[in-house]
Amino acid sequence: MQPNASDPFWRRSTEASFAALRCSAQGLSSAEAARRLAETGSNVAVEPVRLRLLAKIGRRLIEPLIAILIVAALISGATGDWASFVIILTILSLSIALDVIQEHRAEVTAEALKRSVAVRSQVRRDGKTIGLAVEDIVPGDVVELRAGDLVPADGIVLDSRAAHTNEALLTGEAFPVEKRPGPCDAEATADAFNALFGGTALVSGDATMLVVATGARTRFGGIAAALRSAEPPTAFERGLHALGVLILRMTAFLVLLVLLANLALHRPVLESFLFAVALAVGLTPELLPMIMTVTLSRGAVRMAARKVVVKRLAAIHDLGAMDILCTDKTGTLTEARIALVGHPGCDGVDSERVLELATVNSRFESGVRSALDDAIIAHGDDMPLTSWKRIADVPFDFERRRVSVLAEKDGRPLLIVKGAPEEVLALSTQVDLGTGAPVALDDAKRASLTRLYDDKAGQGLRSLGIAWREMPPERLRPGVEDEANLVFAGYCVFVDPPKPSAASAIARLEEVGVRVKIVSGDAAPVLHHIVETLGIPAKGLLTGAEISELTDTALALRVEETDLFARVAPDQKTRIVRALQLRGHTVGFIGDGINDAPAIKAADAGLSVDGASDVARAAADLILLEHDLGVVADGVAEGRYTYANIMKYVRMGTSSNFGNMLSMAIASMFLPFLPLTPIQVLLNNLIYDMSETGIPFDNVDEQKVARPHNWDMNSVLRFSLIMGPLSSIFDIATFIVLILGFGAAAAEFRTAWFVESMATQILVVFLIRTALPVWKSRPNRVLVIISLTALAVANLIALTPIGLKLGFGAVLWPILAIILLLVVGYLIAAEALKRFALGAEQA
Ligand SMILES: Nc1ncnc2c1ncn2[C@@H]1O[C@H](COP(=O)(O)OP(=O)(O)OP(=O)(O)O)[C@@H](O)[C@H]1O
Ligand SMILES: [Mg+2]
Repeated sequence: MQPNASDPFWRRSTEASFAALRCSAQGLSSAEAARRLAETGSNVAVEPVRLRLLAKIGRRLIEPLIAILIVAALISGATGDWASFVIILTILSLSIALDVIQEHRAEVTAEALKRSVAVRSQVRRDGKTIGLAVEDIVPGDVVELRAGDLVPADGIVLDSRAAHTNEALLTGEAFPVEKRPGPCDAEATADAFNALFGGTALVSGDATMLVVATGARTRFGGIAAALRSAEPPTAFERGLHALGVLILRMTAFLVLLVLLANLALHRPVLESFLFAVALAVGLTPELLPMIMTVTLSRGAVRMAARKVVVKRLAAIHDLGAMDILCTDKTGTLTEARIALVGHPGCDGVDSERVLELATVNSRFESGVRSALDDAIIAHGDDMPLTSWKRIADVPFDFERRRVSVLAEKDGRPLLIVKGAPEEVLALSTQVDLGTGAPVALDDAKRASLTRLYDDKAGQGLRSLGIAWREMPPERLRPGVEDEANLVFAGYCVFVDPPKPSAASAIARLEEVGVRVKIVSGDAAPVLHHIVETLGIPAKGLLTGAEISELTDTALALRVEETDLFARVAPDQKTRIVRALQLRGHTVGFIGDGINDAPAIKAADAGLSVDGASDVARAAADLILLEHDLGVVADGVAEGRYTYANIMKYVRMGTSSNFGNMLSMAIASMFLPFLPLTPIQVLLNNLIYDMSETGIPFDNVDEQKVARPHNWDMNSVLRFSLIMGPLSSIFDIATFIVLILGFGAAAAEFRTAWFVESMATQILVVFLIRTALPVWKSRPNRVLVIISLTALAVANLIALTPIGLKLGFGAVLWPILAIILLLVVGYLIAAEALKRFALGAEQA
């Protein structure tokens, strides 16, 4: 039923489209919609890349190292060593299952959270308009769109009022294009004024659309999906990747060395090979993605409990790393309970005429109706407007900051302009003193009108200027150029009380190293008043007009010491974010309007709120379920908590684990036999991995959440280069004691070595998890239980008859006593050295 993606569906008449889709303007019945959904599939451009569990396991099985091990196990089996065959496969399945299932569960959780804030559309079903998840939209659906909504699929316009979409994402056309019903015989998509394309955004007006194509069959489905996934990796992701590559190189080097050495020493080829591969499995950072996902999704669950829903997992880290938060004003710093408290004419006395003009403007405008309009309409509720007839309008936009409505009363067409007061005043040349006959606006009157509005702003009241002009009756389609030579009528004055909780939230943020900057489309005096009322320590001011004079470099020099940005246009919000990033800051941006979306997208941590426009929510990485800066502060703490736990893994992996594998490589070159059998190496690795699964649950020291963190590769390297060899020293000491002191034979040596290696690897987590002296920081119970259980399992396998099948043997008591001393010695040395190894990072 669906056209293919190159079908110029907009060239058909509306009737033909209805006929082809077997539907009407009343929409579909839910039964029919369900049938179509089953037939066409859900309305997503690309199926999410989340693989099914089995596919994931399959993918792991064909990873080179695992595949080699499986082949090698098969060879062991073929040569009659069935025990090795079974054991290797069991250990491999256990570790793959541990890895894949944990990751899968984490992803499912994160996905469910994300879905809870997904975009919904207003769709006509069974004759009613209902909110519907975008995925469930089918061809033939009739969708109602308002300014700020995302277009959910491809379709044609059935009806529209000043609807403009932004197709920049898809066509590169930066300016909003008007959309109205056809017919249209355009060839190119860019000229199809009656077509709406999925993935674009309605930036003004409203429209009703008939859905023609959904999902991957939409015109830009492919492009949009590609763009969505092309999120550049964060500094942290890049850092982890670089670390992975480094470990991979070291592994390759170590493994080759071991293999060559063993072959040169004429050890059994298959066993040497298996040993080398097992070492490589133990060392490769392939577990890191799983650990990241598990820790981050656990972070996401914790954040959801504190009313922050994470859409992009990596943003958790960005939120914790954020050192500057840019915020809008309405709703974040104010209550967003806007009320009209006055409508003074030019003499300062409330005038019915001003209220009437404002009400006509607000009622008849077709664009984004803001909270200011709602306040005007609510106030002028009982005002009869029956004598007014709407002709047309010039919709609101955030660059002009005004809206004009052309309406007629008693046969006299008037263009009524409402907007930012200083700008409407600047466009006025006359003034309406209520006498009906406008008089010239001289400097003295201009000054007194400015004073009137400044006065209100000084009391924290917002104003809009109202002005009008007569229009020639033949001019039915007014434009921006008509907004000149106006007659100034007066002001509408609004109150939007400051939110007292914002002050304490900002103080909390500043305390943990996040500087708050206010970026608003509103006027400077209003911002100043709010800042003073709330007692927010804000310095410096830049206005949109000043910013437009600055180059990006010059702006970057100014943003640092400026905390207030007034009268900024949407693209300037983005420029401010970029300028701060240029200065090396990790920037967060919180906003709820269409005008905030580009800046939210540009920010490292883009934040929006649950009730915000689709466009803002779609651009955001994190959605606050409550419009409150306190929630952001909670989120920051969670972000840092999560990061701190990921870093524990990273340090464990790069230091103790690396050190142990290094010692095994060294030992294998000097011993007459392999220090551990390949199976024992795999087992060692499996138990170690299991011991670490408690880390996401661990407590984090207060000092770790007190400052923004910063990924620093050098500090990670420094840590591993000190702590890794330290663990090797104790391993080698064990080695010497066993060989020279006791002349241990293979089985005894391996058992003792296994026990020592497991104990050092597992227990050191209690030291590495904190920069404080170990007794000053309490680990979480879950971590303690999991780690100690893993250690007990390791000892149980190695030291009881269970281990006989795995090549373990009896160990003399004195050897165990010495190992205990060595482990204790290692832990004391590690504790003593760790602060030095952490370097600047502990500060
Ligand atoms: N409905 C409207 N009619 C006329 N002018 C408006 C309307 N809405 C907003 N304006 C003007 O545009 C300016 C910018 O809009 P707005 O204050 O919503 O921007 P913003 O950046 O979203 O601000 P905030 O930081 O408060 O969210 C307003 O200060 C006002 O002067
Ligand atoms: Mg806003």
